[in-house]
Amino acid sequence: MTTNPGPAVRSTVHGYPRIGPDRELKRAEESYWKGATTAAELEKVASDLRLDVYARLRAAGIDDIPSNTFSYYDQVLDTAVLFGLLPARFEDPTEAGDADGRLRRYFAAARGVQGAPPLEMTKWFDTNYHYLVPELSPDVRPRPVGDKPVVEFREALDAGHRTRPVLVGPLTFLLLSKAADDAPEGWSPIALLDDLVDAYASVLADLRAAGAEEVQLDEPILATDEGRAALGELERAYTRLGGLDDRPRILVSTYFGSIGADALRVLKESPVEAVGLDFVTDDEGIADLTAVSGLGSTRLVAGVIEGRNVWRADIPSAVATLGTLLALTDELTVSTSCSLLHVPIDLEAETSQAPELRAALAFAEQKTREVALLGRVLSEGGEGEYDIDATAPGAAFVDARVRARLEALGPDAYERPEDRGAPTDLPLTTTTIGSFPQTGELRRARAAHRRGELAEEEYKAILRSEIDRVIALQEDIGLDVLVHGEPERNDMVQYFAERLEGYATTDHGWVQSYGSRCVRPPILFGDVSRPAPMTVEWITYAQSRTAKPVKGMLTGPVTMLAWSFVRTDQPLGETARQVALALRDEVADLERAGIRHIQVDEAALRESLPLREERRREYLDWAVGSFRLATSGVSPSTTVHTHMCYSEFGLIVGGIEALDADVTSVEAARSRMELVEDLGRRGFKRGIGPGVYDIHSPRVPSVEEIEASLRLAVSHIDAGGLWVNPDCGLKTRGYEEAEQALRNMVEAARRVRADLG
Ligand code: MET
Ligand SMILES: [Zn+2]
Repeated sequence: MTTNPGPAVRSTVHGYPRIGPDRELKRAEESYWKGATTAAELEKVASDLRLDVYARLRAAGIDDIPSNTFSYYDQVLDTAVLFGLLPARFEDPTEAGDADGRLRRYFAAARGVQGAPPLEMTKWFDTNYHYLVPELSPDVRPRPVGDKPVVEFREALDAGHRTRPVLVGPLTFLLLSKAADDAPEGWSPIALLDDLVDAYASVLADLRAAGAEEVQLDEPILATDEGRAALGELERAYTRLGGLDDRPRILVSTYFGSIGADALRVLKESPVEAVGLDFVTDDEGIADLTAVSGLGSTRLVAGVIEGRNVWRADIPSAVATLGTLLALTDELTVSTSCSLLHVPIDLEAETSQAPELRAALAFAEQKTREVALLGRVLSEGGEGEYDIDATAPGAAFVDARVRARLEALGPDAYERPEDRGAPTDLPLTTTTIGSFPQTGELRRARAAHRRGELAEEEYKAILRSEIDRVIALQEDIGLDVLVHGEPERNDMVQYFAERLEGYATTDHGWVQSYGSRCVRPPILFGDVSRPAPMTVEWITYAQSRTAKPVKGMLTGPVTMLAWSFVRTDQPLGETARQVALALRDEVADLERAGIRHIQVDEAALRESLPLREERRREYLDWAVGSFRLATSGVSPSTTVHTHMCYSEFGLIVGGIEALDADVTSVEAARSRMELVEDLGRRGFKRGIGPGVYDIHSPRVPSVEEIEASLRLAVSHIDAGGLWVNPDCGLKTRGYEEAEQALRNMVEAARRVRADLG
């Protein structure tokens, strides 16, 4: 096989979904975790999926195919493993060094095992994908111990594809890592850069020896302020890697926004052969290129097809952009704006969308065809085979009534009175975040109901008995503020999307969220309104079963947008206000039905924060405004809760305070309560519930462990405003572990309360 001299303009993608068209990887992994299948069986499924992706890309007409975009869990974890950077707590001396032993250790780092909590998990930039945060310290020595990129390269080569292996770049890897607990104060992982770059050099040599002609090093960190500021490190890393004799060509790929002229100049002047830029997320890419007088002989990989939203491309406008770019570089490759990891695989699998909507959509498969088409159009001219008139929906989905209502709102629609009394008279009030475990029986009932095989009344009876059980369990455990458990919801966004006008859902549009967990983000395509109450029936039923307060449970506007594919024909803030208005009606109905605690989850507030500071104010303005529009209609005595599943509060603490919720529950367990110290220092004035244990892990925390977290919390935060809760909903857990963990949590709260006198 030799490299095709090929057309002047080539086509590629940064990456492709790895879970399989039917979530094959999820099923194979979960069965392996249960012990039902062997490592070899799991590896076979993975290998088939990889080969299927190469074949799909080839069939779509993509010239340059990436590899090593597959992962059993996460590409950052893969990179840590590749360079021998897993913490020692995952080392099991009894474990064999064979495939099974290696996989077990890998999954232990991802998911935790008794005695060894997993790596922290956090959002990958501003997406809904989660990566595992490597823990590094000055005494670790990055060395090339793994062979995954080489093995996957060879596997592809054997199948006839000379691929471009993709690795997380050294700068991004280190800036996304954190200092281990035992690292000296003030030390940061970037100090390992030179050693790590040496380890990359050795992997590049191995890839070259295996026959790789080009590698892709992903440096999305350059789209953030932190990455943009690391110019010296960028220069050092790529001067060193580019200067190696024994290496494939290097493509440094950036995405999730422009990188600025300074970083671009460093890359242009470094000895790397190609640079990937995103021309979709913002419109600064061309100005950056112009500022450095073009890339000259450095190949430009131009991300002009949106990689993380589902709208069909505007082909004529992409052609125009590429035309401009042709003048700014000698060699051009057309690509997606980022990996296609963030979109569903194939629109063809969908059957239920209205034709006008469907005509506006493109999933991964369709996007690869758009990229290939652009490559052909630029190389050969003509765009005949493509319906170039199809673009994102616009005027057809306008609802004048919604617009008029929003227009008529005054400033008082966003305000609650400052003085509204304490939500409860208890210190350390115990509660949960909303969802309870979802049994197989419940999932089957929901699926049968969805297929029309289970009658409405029977289905409702099942939900009511589930609520009975969850309420009884919470009373038995001794929790203070109860929840109905969300048995009617498959997903906290999808449930509402299905009940709101302006939203469509998909049947197979799965996207990886973390590990084997996938979600089906709905599609927000038009003006949003609420035809009927969405949750009142279930919350009031739950409240009728107990004398304790039950929290109503809604998903907030920012999260409704963040976990959906959202229209791009109007500002996000406008779309968020429409969602907020619909939620405000729901909040009013809940309150009217006697519900005294209402939680509006804004799990995505932090992850939606623009990567660059200069764009954050505008975002926080509409994010805060829409939350307040949704919640400020209630009486002063109703307690408004919100929940966020992350703990890097620093950047948005002002925003969170501005939401003006009475109680905010946040994740803290996995980041070891760093947050409480932070909040203590700031003097957060309303209620706060720092999660006391990690629900992402099957591990049951002991009473002592939770007690220690709570004692730490009360040493920083006034106990009256402190709430006790897990760090997120329980729906991904089983009853056995959830129940035990909650019992331990309530016992820990009792012990600490007793000492408060
Ligand atoms: N109320 C939701 C739940 O408990 C909040 C989840 S945040 C991802 O599942
Ligand atoms: Zn959460």
